[in-house]
Amino acid sequence: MESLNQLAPYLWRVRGYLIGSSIAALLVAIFWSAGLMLSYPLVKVLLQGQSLQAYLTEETQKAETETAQHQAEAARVQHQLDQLDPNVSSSEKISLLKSLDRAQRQLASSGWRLMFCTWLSKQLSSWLPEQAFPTLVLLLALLAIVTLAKGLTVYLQENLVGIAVESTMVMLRQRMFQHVLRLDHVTLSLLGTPQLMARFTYDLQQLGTGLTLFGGRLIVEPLKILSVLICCFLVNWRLTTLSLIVVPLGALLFGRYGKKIKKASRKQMESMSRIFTQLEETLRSFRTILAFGLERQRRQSFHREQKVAFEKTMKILRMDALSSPTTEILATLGACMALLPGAYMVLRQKSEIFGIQLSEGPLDIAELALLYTLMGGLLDPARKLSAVYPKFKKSSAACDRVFSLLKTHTRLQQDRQWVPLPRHTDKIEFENITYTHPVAEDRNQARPPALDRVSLRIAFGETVAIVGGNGSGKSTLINLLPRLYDPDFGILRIDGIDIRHTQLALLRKQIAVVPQETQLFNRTISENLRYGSWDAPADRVTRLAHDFAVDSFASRFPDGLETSVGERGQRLSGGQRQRIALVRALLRDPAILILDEATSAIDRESETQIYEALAHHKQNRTVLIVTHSLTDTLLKIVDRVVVMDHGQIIAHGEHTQLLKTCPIYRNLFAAQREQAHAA
Ligand SMILES: Nc1ncnc2c1ncn2[C@@H]1O[C@H](COP(=O)(O)OP(=O)(O)OP(=O)(O)O)[C@@H](O)[C@H]1O
Repeated sequence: MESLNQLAPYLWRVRGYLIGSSIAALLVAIFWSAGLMLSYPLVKVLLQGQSLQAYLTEETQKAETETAQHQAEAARVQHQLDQLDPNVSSSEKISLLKSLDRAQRQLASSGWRLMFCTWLSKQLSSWLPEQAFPTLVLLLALLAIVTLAKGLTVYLQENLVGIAVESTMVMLRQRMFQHVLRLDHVTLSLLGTPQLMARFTYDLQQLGTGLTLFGGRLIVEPLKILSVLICCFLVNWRLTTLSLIVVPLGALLFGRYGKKIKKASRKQMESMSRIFTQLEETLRSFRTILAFGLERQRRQSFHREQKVAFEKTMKILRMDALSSPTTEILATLGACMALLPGAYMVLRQKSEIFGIQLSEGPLDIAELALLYTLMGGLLDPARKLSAVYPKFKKSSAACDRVFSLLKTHTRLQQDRQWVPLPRHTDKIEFENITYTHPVAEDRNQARPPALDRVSLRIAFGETVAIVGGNGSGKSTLINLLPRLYDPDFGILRIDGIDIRHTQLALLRKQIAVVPQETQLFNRTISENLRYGSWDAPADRVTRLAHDFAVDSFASRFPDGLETSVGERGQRLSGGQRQRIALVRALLRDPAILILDEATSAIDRESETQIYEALAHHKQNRTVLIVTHSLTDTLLKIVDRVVVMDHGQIIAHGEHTQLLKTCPIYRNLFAAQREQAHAA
């Protein structure tokens, strides 16, 4: 139920369809029990060859006789009470009062029956057939009409539920997508792409199945049960009550069983997520797997995960398979509780067993047959209900997973009262910054900080190269600027404004990042260039495409700039992708341009061309270049080099000065030159 509460706002929006489907479900239940109730007159006609008119007349007479008897009984008890000696014991008086009360209740009930029978006879007598066979035909025709009406309402109900569920799914998917777009980089990385994909696909599908069951079976079947139970009570409430003894036992069993299924389903979905992870990893690293001949290993590990998922699914299936027989046994037990004494009373023409009154008068065969039919009619919805119960529990586990994603908060705090951030014109200040990357699996393990008390000031218009060994913290440092994450300690200011105090959108509008792994969209080269700057003037696009030699490689394709780049830009080389990313970044006219090993896939000659082109486009912005490749052309355009080691800035200054004063820089530079010569 808690899971359903979370869905309430979404279901509220489709309430019209839900109300419509509930009304249709009620009609289905009414037609269902009406169809079953028709068996009574059918049995009467078949077994006793009675016409409906004769049956109604007999029922009216019976009601008349009973009313007269109860009236006489009530009058007799009342008279006894009137004549009662005032000194009589209170227990005797109470016993008489109880008898009077019973007689009056019986009188009221038979009076109602008499009224109803008289009214029905008056209404129907003119057109009801008098012979048994035409009566049978009429009853069968009525049965056909009721069945048709039930079929139509079932169709309507399922359609309305379908619309409500699909609309809810669309809203939920949209909400999840919006939410994911608002999450920060770290949270998304910790959740992982396959996990997210599993929530959007498998979990949502399970939830949809559950909702369809809820709107369909879980409303219709209980209503059917209720309406048939009402009929059972009308036929014989005492025998019906006897049969309900099994209900608490069923509730206990299914309560426990539901909890187990929910737990098992949660585990199964986690296992499915791991399968998604394996699949995503394998497809993403396909080339590495082939190159290293890791197919067998991947196959085995995928198989292992499949086996786990299989076992978990089987566990659910086993529990699932138990539900129907359990219900059937319980329902049969309940029916026997009512039918055994009923059959005994019919055979012996009695209305009580062991002194306990179980019927108004001696039970007749048609009444028992009706009770039997109705209880048989209870079995079908009960079986269906028990079959959907496990699926419903499974979807409630899926619902929890979907909403746990929606409850994930972004780690980036946004002040409600943010300050505006004008275009950067002054300086960027990193002040005493410390940051440690969070990792999901070893949260409790102490990890060294990626940045350790880093302070750096960069003036507007400066071009700064950030260098250092692998893992020294270069990328971590520059990722703080567009707030991919916030520092654990310390402050980062742009033009004196703490970037946490301004709006994220305002901040990111000023920054363009060209990462090492270029992300292109499955569109044309031209669209990828303009991505995020759709209104950039055409001549500017052309000039930048020319300066960064995008047009030269595009012209080699028949469609030129209109060539589709394929999924993640697979139809282009790494270097071509990086050129597109550079143009895309510059088209945004950023005040701060960050290149994070943006030319790593580009050959030396082209890299030189790119830095020469960049020299013309770096005016009026601050440029930060993370690199391992200190070429002469790069050194010509940078004003300063920052050297990082083990999360700290160990030196910064001009290249020639650093060569003299910083041994680590000297070693880095020498190693890099050696590498260049070897290449
Ligand atoms: N997403 C992450 N989760 C956990 N740890 C990370 C993550 N990204 C980086 N680190 C760790 O932070 C430290 C600094 O990494 P960073 O990527 O900033 O180094 P780098 O100087 O850019 O390295 P490289 O030159 O190899 O790209 C490393 O020890 C790395 O293991």
